[in-house]
Amino acid sequence: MKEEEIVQEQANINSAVGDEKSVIVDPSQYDACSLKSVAPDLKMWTTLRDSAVQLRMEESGVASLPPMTIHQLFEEAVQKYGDYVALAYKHEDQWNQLTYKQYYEQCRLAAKGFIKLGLERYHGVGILGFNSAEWFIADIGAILAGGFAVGIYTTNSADACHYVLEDCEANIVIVENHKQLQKILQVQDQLPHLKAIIQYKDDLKEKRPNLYTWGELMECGKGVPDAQLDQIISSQKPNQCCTLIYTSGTTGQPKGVMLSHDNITWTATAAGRTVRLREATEQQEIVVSYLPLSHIAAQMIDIWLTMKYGGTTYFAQPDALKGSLANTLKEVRPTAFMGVPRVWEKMQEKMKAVGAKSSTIKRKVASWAKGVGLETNLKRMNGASPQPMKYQVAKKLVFKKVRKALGLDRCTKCYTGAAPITKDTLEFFLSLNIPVYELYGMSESSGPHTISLPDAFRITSCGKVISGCKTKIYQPDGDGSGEILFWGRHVFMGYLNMEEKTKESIDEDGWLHSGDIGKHDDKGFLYITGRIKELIITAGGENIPPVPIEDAIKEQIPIISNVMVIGDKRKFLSMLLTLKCNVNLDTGEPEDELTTEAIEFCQKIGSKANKVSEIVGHKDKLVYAAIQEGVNAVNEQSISNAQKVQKWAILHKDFSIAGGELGPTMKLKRPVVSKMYKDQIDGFYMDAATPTDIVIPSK
Ligand SMILES: Nc1ncnc2c1ncn2[C@@H]1O[C@H](COP(=O)(O)OP(=O)(O)OP(=O)(O)O)[C@@H](O)[C@H]1O
Repeated sequence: MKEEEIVQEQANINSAVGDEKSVIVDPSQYDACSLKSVAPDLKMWTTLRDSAVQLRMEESGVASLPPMTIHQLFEEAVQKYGDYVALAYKHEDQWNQLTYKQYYEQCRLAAKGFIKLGLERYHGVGILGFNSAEWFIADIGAILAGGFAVGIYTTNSADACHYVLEDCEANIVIVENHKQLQKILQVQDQLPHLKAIIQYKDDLKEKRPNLYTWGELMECGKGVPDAQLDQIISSQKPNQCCTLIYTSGTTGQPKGVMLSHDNITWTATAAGRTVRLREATEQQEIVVSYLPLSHIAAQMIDIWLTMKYGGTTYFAQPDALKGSLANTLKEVRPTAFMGVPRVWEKMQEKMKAVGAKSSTIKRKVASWAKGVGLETNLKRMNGASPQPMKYQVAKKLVFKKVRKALGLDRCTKCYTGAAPITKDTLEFFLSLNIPVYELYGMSESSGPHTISLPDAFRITSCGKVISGCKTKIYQPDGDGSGEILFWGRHVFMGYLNMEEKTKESIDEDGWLHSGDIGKHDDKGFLYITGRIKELIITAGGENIPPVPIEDAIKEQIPIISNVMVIGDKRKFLSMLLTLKCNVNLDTGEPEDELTTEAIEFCQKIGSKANKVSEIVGHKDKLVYAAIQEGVNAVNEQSISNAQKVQKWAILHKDFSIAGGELGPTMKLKRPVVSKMYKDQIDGFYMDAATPTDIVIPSK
């Protein structure tokens, strides 16, 4: 490693993390944690399902905390918060609740049910469905029973489900309903390890061998003695795998990220300490579970952080992202809320649309208040604590009402993460006195690696490294930018059965290579500037990260919904653009109608367009000219000619999860888009010798 590489470590937050040297502690020292039997020559990674790894423990500080299993974490939660409400779910319009004690008992019963149905050690329990108490109970039950909890994206096709279930050698699959069941039935014959399918919602439409209801699973569990389960639980070690997170495949085939008990229990503790979560006995945190649980961010927040600190998780309705989330938030009034960037963007679009319909006077007041809010909060961000009179007035007239309307009136922790968010969205919420704090991490880091805090954040930075972990900027350029490497007990065990990929990801010294490019500012805030996996290397050899260009385009041209810059091995940059349009709430498919914001944009430039189809293919010269103007403005800011976008096309349809262009956390699947729009892209480069600003019409 180069000498000038920069290592960034979180200043001591809770204890003497300080400048401790990293030491790989022989796990055999941790008698208390039943690691004694673990061989001392363990590596820091493995690809084998039944193997264990060395933990990256330190001599002091958060990284020195004794490792614990999931069961130990849960037992501790039951002792501390036994009668507190752990889970709340709606049934026939009424909220039902489970205390920590009840939750624990249900997990044990599910675990025994899995054992009875034939779950073998280190085999998967696939869970395919929307967030619910059963999802959590199945996840934890699988772990207690010695298997792996394996969340599957609800948007997966039957083939994609098959890929995951085969890879983890699943013995059991839990499905939400008849629709999800059909996917499994289609591939059941090709899953030799599969022994049982359990449907947790709705009545079974037909009886089949090895198909059970949730009630039947729990009934099965009653027949297994507690001692049998306890024996399995006590044989588990913190440095063994308990969960597989399958990556969503933005860069290729999904990989099974093996997370150990310690990865999860330690990360929940360290992240909670970093954001100064309070235990339920002091003040109970309330969260709403709605993000896909097969993704690590939702699991870490909704299941593990909540368990560690005794919070309550309320379950949103399955149509949360189609609109009902807003009502759930108003009802539940969470104290912490995490949204992927698209969730915040959607909220922003909706608020703008509502604002546009209000009276002139209301709009003027809102606009004034937003100015005050942005100014005050930017000053706060930079360390001042201004509370000018006008801010108090704006708070009373606007900010409080907005928060209440969003159900965020008692939410002190609004977070975004999992993908890049635009400055425009962050500033929009900041101006409404809702700072949205960014966090950054990956499945391979058990979730968070850096976090922003109310007293330590910078707009567009994803914060500072969490307690007990380290960041290294690998091979930084003159600007201090390089690949972001992670160190800490949150670093995953390896990819199941993928040695080459694991070695590409964890280097010989044990650092996790994120594949992201970033740099620190002089205060230690991390900024992500690109992804190596996405880096464009032009035919002329210039390395160009596309994300900053894409963000700049979106910011400059408000009608643009998605951008994909192209140019790898090409002579110049081009891009595909989509317009902001309404989405069919049932199918998630983008529609032809433009959003209110997009229509407003058109009106401002004198266009009468209401639909995408009225614009694409050069039909609306005004919109094309306005976009070209925006592209020119972004090009003027670029640091080299190679970074200028020379050609672009508007696509007839926005990107979506349903369409396959976006992953479940709304990240762009570049290889998919490249394939889908190959003709348009090739068209850009037909006459590549003399790039011009001609625009290729889309389909
Ligand atoms: N705050 C953030 N800002 C920008 N990018 C982020 C942020 N948080 C996460 N990311 C991006 O998400 C990546 C991690 O993605 P994650 O582990 O969730 O995988 P995934 O979405 O399942 O897909 P895949 O691994 O296939 O890309 C990071 O490496 C980074 O590129």
